[in-house]
Amino acid sequence: MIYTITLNPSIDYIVHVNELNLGELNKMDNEMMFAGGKGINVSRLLHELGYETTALGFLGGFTGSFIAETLKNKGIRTDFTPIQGATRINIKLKARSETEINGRGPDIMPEEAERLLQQLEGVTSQDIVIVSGSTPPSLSNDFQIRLAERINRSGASFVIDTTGEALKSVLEYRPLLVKPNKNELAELFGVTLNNQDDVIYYGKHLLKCGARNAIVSMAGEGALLFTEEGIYYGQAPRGQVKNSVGAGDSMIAGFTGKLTATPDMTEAFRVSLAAGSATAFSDDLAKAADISRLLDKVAITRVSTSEKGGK
Ligand SMILES: Nc1ncnc2c1ncn2[C@@H]1O[C@H](COP(=O)(O)OP(=O)(O)OP(=O)(O)O)[C@@H](O)[C@H]1O
Ligand SMILES: O=P(O)(O)OC[C@@]1(O)O[C@H](CO)[C@@H](O)[C@@H]1O
Repeated sequence: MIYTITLNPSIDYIVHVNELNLGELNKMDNEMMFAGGKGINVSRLLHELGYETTALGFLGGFTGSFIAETLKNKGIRTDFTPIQGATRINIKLKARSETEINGRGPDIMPEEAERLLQQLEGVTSQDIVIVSGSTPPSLSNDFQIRLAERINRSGASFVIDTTGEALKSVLEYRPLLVKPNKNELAELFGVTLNNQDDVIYYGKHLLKCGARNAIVSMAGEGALLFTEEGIYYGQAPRGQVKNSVGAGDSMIAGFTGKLTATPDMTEAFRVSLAAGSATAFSDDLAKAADISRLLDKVAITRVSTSEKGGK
């Protein structure tokens, strides 16, 4: 079973306006609402690809009910932790460029946080647990560490997709995969990444700090995979971007799902890139058929030693 944990789910409210005029009345051309939050997106895509998944996380209020109902209608297994607060709504504004306004998230009571940790009791060494997204501000800073400890104790593999200090603090727990995008990698180490050599240098650093594998995604420029055995560059297929929200989550789902079927990291990386791009080219998350169509358009090359960055 692949469990996902979304500590801060969201309804993603996608709004299209032809021309955005700040400070004036703007009329929407169309709007869509999706059950979102990074781990939930991962579960949605895993389910689409036919993998067994259960979505966990905090849900509350009418917004939480919308998410629970939507996932139920799609046949996705869930085991959410109910909370008193209301799940946030994140606005994704599509005009000439994409603007995101994400909520901070509801308050989580200490007993609600404990309940979520208890829900991990049934996780076994056969499972993978993916912890994705931001942490609501009311949760103590060490919550991600407590999660990592709990998952490691169960013997399950864990994958984490978060940012900043929360990410830094769990690297020593040897995650199977971390997937910062290029900006998040720069922020993590407090540096500016000027070229691919810089990305490679700091990507390698993720492994030195404890990650077993890392993918650094670079939107339309593709991604780099760092494994103990080598570094690979994957070129993203070209296409018309409709909504890149969830592209990174699709990568994680594609990679992790494929790894349950093959030990070949580069094959998992290929699916990961195809899934990310197929989502970027869709209004919602990608469909399995779109991902399959893109698979042979993903070019993967091994990065030779001389290109591995030498800071
Ligand atoms: N413009 C694009 N063209 C082709 N593929 C894209 C494009 N944008 C994203 N992708 C695909 O999606 C992957 C992840 O994109 P990105 O680096 O934007 O992740 P992210 O910042 O984690 O995304 P998000 O937070 O929106 O889920 C890329 O590696 C690529 O495969
Ligand atoms: O605030 P976080 O948790 O970092 O990101 C939340 C979010 O932007 O991430 C997903 C896309 O990756 C969206 O479904 C959601 O709105």
